[in-house]
Amino acid sequence: MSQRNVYLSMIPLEQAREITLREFGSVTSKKEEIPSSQAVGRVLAEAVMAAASSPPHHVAAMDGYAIRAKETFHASESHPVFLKEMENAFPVNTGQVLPGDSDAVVMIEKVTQEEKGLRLEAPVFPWQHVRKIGEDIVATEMLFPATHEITPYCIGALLSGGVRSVPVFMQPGVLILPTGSELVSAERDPALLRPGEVIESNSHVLGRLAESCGGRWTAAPPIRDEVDLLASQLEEAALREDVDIILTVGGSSAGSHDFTRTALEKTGNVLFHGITMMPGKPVVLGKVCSKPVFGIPGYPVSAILAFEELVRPLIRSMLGRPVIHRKKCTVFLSRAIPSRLGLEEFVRIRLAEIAGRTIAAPLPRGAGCITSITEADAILRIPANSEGLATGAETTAELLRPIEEIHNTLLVVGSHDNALDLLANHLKPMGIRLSSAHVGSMGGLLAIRSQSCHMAGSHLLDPSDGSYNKNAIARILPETPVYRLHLAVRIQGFIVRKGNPMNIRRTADLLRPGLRFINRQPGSGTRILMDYELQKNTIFPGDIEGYDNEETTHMAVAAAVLSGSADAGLGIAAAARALDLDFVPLTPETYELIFPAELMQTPQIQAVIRILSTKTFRESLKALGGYTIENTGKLTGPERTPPEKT
Ligand SMILES: Nc1nc2c(c(=O)[nH]1)N[C@H]1C(S)=C(S)[C@@H](COP(=O)(O)OP(=O)(O)OC[C@H]3O[C@@H](n4cnc5c(N)ncnc54)[C@H](O)[C@@H]3O)O[C@H]1N2
Ligand code: MOO
Repeated sequence: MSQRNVYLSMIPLEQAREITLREFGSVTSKKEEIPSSQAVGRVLAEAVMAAASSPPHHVAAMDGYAIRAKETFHASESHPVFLKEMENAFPVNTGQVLPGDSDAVVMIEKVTQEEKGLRLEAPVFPWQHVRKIGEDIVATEMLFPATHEITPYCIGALLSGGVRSVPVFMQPGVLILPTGSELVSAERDPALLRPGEVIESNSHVLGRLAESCGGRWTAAPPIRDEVDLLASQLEEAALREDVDIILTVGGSSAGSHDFTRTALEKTGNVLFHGITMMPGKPVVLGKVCSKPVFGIPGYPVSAILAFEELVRPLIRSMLGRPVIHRKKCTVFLSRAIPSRLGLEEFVRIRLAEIAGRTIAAPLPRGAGCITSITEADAILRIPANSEGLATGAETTAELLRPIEEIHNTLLVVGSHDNALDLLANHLKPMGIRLSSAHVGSMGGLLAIRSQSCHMAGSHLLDPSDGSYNKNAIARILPETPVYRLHLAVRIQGFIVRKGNPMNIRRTADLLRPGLRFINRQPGSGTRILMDYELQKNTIFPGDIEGYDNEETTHMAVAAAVLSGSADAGLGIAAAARALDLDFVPLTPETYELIFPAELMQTPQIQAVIRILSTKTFRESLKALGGYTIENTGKLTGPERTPPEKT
């Protein structure tokens, strides 16, 4: 049996950071001299003094004439002074060196050319419109101290101050060693992946992150899961002059093929293995030939957070720079977030400004989902000693985007439809970001009730009268006047295997012996539609095999059919198409966007209303296939008027 690791003993993140910085965080002694013009983002290793003054001479600050101020002191409208060009008034342009003993510039508009000379009706003060030598920079003065980070603005000061090259710290060299026999280069055509193969993406993410905090990086090709192979690569890497930090990626946890810790024990020593944070729990830190080796977990979000919490502070510390904390904001939770005691959790959240409050909706927590961080607007840290946060709780989030972007977000919660992606694509150029959470139609209406979204995507059929959404709204939102904005009529049908091998044509076919159905969760519009179909066809649900097996999205239903665990499920054509399955159209249904009347004037909702009425949007929606667009953009309601604001 292969030997498995267990974490040595998990330590808190604070302690892990402390060990990291204490062991490896001293400011680097490696320096180099580089051209000032190339120094953006680099950190000065020494203070830089100006080599020249700027301006280097007294120069004209305006276009006009350089003069001696004292010759104009008695000038007035009634007793103008006349100056002679090239005798005591010399034409100058902005930036030109003042000639002779002139000590002021009179603007061209202030003089008139007359036979007697240049007429001046007001005195000019000494040094008026003159930029004196060293006004901006005086040679020998300090331009920037050591550890200053050079910005594009700084380049201007360096070059004007006569500093053509600067001493900077060498960028800490980060070597990334992805590990895992399943990994294949990101250059590989994804269509040619064999089952079990995984595209190696983490090294690219970590490399760019290293760059963003002042490091330099290279990545080796993926290393097979063999402990000796990893150990020899670690040893070799640690001896390289250009490598200051090593990141192994994957293989840090307890699997039979997770060799990072063993390889570290063979080649150096382990400082810690396991942090009470999630994602990021299995991080290992070791030392090989006095260099830090991080065993970064393979899950993409764990890898990113491990980098942000440990590697970024280390690189900055090596460059003598302080850690920068994310901006914070106060948020209110749209739903409860339970959390495990003993682990500091990093929950990714969406944010939106709804009725004057910033609402936070948690994203899926799986550390394997990169989209849980690309979709995230902020991160909530739930401390290790907390069991979580309750619905409505007020707390502090760390922003991953500028607050302006969050103010311009439209949060749509409810049932998913591909038309929402199309809408998102039309909203983006208008500066509005559509953020959508897929929790089913009922979930969307409940989100409106709790004021935790702008709009709900909903297709709730009332079998008693064939209407959509209206009755569910009356039931769920009796106190909230809402508008219904018609998005489209779409076709629901059976998602079946390619070629429809079981020849499913209508609802009654689901009764065939041996046919396994996959259902949707109660409360979803599709489940209601399914039950309606059964009722219409007088079919008893218990007679359908698999009726009690539920999935929560169209895609999950399609995936069940693809995997062979089910033969048919009700869903939309797009999900069947995404997995190259067949689709048997069954019945049209109305999909609407519901929003509270009090949000009617918000710019995001106004933009949606406008877009839905455009020909371009409607035509692209039609082109998606499976949609009828006759009523797209039609606004209904509210059935009740909003209560007067007091
Ligand atoms: N029995 C236990 N299993 C696991 C534990 C545990 O405590 N006990 N910890 C879990 C946690 S938490 C994490 S996080 C993961 C990560 O562990 P590893 O560092 O060993 O990662 P792998 O198993 O090698 O990979 C996980 C996942 O990520 C993919 N991967 C790996 N490298 C890359 C890469 N460079 N680019 C893209 N994707 C990558 C890999 O294929 C796997 O799918 O372990 C849990 N397990
Ligand atoms: O704690 Mo592991 O790093 O997901 O998710």
